[in-house]
Amino acid sequence: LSCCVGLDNLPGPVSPSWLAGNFLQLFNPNAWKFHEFIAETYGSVVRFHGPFGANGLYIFDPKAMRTVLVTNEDVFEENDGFIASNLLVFGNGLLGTLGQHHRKQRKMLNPVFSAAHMRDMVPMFFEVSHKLEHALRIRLQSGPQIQELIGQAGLGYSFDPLTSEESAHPYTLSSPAMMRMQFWIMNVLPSVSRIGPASFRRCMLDLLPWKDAHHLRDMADYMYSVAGEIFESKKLALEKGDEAVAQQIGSGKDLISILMKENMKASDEDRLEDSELLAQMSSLTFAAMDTTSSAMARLLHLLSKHPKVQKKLRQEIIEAKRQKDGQDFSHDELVALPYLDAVCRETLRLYPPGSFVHRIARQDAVIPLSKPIAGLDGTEMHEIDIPRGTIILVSILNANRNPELWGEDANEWKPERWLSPLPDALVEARVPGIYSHLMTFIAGGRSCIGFKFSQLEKVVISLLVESLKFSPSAKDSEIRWQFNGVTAPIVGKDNHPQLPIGISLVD
Ligand code: HEM
Repeated sequence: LSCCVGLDNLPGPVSPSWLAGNFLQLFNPNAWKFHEFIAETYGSVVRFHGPFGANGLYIFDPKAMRTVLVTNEDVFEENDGFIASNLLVFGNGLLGTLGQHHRKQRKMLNPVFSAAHMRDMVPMFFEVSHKLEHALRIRLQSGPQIQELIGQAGLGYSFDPLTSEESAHPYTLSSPAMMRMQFWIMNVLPSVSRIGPASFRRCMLDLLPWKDAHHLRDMADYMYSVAGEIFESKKLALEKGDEAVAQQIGSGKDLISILMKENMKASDEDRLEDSELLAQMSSLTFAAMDTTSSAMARLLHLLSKHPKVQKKLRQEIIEAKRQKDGQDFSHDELVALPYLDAVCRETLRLYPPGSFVHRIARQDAVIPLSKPIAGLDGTEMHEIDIPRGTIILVSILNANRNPELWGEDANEWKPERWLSPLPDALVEARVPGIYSHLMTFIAGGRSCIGFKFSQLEKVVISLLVESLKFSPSAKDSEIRWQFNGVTAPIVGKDNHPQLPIGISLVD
């Protein structure tokens, strides 16, 4: 009984319906205002209502986040491992292995993302980015359609379509359909995924007239088939030897080739099955693609609206490049550019691509708080008792925008804040995030493995800003950033991500 009293005594929004609780308010493409409302009205530890009368706890208190994501992470598990694991339900199953054998897979994956490998990848990033910049230059000479290109480049499957007329592939994590699926993914699919064999579930799914689920199924199928093709070609190249690997895209320095090589060297006990490697490819694509695209698109959009920041950034890049006689930067030179770093950090702070993560309490638990809060009955609460089954939402968005830690200007985009010491309150709060006091890549054993990889966006940004100027397009007022699983820009009523931006050549 005492467990439930703690949660019930917490302030929070009323439930509009028993069936959905606050879920439809929390998860919809325009949920920004509701999340802002929660933080402003109730603070950093809030009770909300889940579907079917379930209990929900909404947090961005640093100590509470640390308990859930780091110190007691085994108690507060993801529903079924990484979100992709829920795709198990759809029968091709492979995406789920990260969830099922998480520790073993992380052990194998961690070295793949080492600083040394990230360094090695920089020339490949430059090669692709030069292609992009070149394609943009060519298209700039042929009229206004250029404004659509960044959207495709930033949000598409690969930069290569820029050189042809092919458009971005249609399946994305950042779609409103995926947002709607959150409801089912969190509450219903984990149980459904245990019914019968995968082939049976697949058959049932095909028969169900359910558009969103079919969208998700098609996305899983598409990724599975692409991953399969790449996997087979890499396997063949590895079997043939070094020369064949060198001929591959990325010359064997890409994540998957590294993973496959590491795996060959691993002990029997640690080695992953082929099916698990294939699963990693889908999981990595799934986790990396829309997040990084969203971050880069947001950054370019912000630069188009802040010409002074853009100019200062360009000056920094041009000056540093001059000192290198125009040669591409090395990894270390690139990450040492202070203003570029400040612009990237500030964008990832104020506009994290993912606004939240969710967990489920596997058992009754106690969550300590950084500072006491007033319960509904007036008592001072230093910790919250929560019952097993409580859904926990960690608000990345509100953690990164907390004015008590970041100061009164927390809601403003100010890259300059990173050039002076950060507020004492922030440093003392010990926000558990793995990167720069931010929750953008979360914390603990399930924190983003690709966060250093995502920093390589600097390669693309530095090249583009050096030679192209960005300005708001005529359609700028129609751009809306959807909340979604991963934030994405749309124009008007078209839900397909796109971001029109004006581009011209630097004088
Ligand atoms: C700006 C870009 C990125 C952001 C903001 C981001 C953010 C996140 C977040 C918040 C999570 C935790 C998800 C959860 O627990 O529900 C996560 C997990 C993950 N991310 Fe990223 N990510 C980014 C880029 C990448 C890249 C580039 C890769 C790979 C190349 C990647 C691979 C992963 C993987 C594999 C996981 C699951 C980790 C696990 O469960 O052990 N991410 N990411």
